[in-house]
Amino acid sequence: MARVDLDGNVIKPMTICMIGAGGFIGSHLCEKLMSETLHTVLAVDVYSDKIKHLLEPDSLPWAGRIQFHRLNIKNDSRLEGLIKCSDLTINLAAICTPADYNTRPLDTIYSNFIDALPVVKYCSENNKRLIHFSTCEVYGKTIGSFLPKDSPLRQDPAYYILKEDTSPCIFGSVEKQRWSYACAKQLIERLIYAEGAENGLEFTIVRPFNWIGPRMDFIPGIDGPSEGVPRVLACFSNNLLRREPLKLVDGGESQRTFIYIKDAIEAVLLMIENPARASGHIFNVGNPNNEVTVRQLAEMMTQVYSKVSGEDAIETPTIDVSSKEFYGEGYDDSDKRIPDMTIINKQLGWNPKTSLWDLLESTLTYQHRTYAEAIKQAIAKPSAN
Ligand SMILES: NC(=O)c1ccc[n+]([C@@H]2O[C@H](COP(=O)([O-])OP(=O)(O)OC[C@H]3O[C@@H](n4cnc5c(N)ncnc54)[C@H](O)[C@@H]3O)[C@@H](O)[C@H]2O)c1
Ligand SMILES: O=c1ccn([C@@H]2O[C@H](COP(=O)(O)OP(=O)(O)O[C@H]3OC[C@@H](O)[C@H](O)[C@H]3O)[C@@H](O)[C@H]2O)c(=O)[nH]1
Repeated sequence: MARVDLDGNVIKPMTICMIGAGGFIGSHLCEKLMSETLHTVLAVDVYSDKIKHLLEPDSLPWAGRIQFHRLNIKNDSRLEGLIKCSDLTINLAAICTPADYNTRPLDTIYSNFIDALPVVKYCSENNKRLIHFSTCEVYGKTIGSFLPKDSPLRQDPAYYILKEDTSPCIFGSVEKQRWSYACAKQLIERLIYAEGAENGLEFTIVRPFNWIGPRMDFIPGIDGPSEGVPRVLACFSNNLLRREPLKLVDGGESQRTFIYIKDAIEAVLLMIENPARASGHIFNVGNPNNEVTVRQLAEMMTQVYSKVSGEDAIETPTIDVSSKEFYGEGYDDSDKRIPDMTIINKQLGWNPKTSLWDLLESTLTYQHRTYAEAIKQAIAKPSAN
């Protein structure tokens, strides 16, 4: 049966130039597009490991609908040609791990702003639609975080719910280089919005709120550098796999809402296939029902990992560490991140489904299956690493 959009129109197969297709989100989006649609993907990245299973062998049912183009968008003249021969460009490419924001602020700003500029320009000049990946970090801190600790207003959603069209973007001082990423993402959002207003660029901006699941980042010393610091899901997975305490930065008091990658990808597919409803909008994509402190996340991951691995938790499952020790000078944090869902609900009728427990259960089952044996071997033969 032909696929139809939310308004009942038949969806025509399109060609999508997906930049950053080899990353965590890109790999899930490619998987979805290959298994459920007839769209073609020109997958652009410097790495292809996370989509290897979609590229080979030639007998795959979608062979011919996905092509990998190994290129760095910083300096490759082939980019414009790929955008020109596509109907839609999706830009996911970015440095997006907090450990980099204060330690490699120049790379972070270049990656999130300067390197995204030609993509916006080529889309605008060639009248091509753009879906650009921004971040929930553009909201920075909540208004409530500036109220006295005992103020009852802190319980009032007006002081913490993050809304695309009304919430301000509140960052720390310039010395707090943590905000280099958020600031670069905010400026590229403003540029895209301005291209829409002045030159008619057809755009959608996505603000992901902590999407997590299989293939996120890397496990240090196994499929990434031993000294690397990935995002929290991979940090805690690594600790659990190695039977080390999970490190709680500054007491683990910050709050996050986590969403299962597969729920979030459903929202992106709706944006891809419903341009009339998605264009000109900025969308929060998160799960407001899955809020925890980082400490609660650590406790839940410890319980879930025991269940899926069959191993008892270690005696001291968590330890406290200062942000200066963990991330270095210039780190700062978002206190709380709950997305308002009104706009995406109204435009695309989308809602997240998966509870935090369930998404951790499937993700940690994957982590255990994928890495437990390799970790055992690495621990047995430390010199080989
Ligand atoms: N995962 C989340 O929860 C989350 C949250 C907020 C925002 N985002 C945004 O979503 C996007 C994708 O995030 P992700 O989690 O998949 O990250 P990721 O690091 O797994 O993926 C990014 C991909 O972009 C590629 N890339 C980076 N620079 C490139 C360049 N110059 N040329 C070619 N390829 C390049 C990387 O190799 C990588 O494969 C990013 O823009 C990120 O800021 C993600
Ligand atoms: O081992 C760890 C790792 C992280 N943390 C804490 O866990 C929280 C979440 O950390 P993450 O690494 O997932 O990153 P953040 O949620 O702060 O930022 C992310 O948000 C959205 C995206 O744009 C990016 O992917 C990233 O900036 C932070 O408070 C961090 O300090 C720990 O307590 N221990």
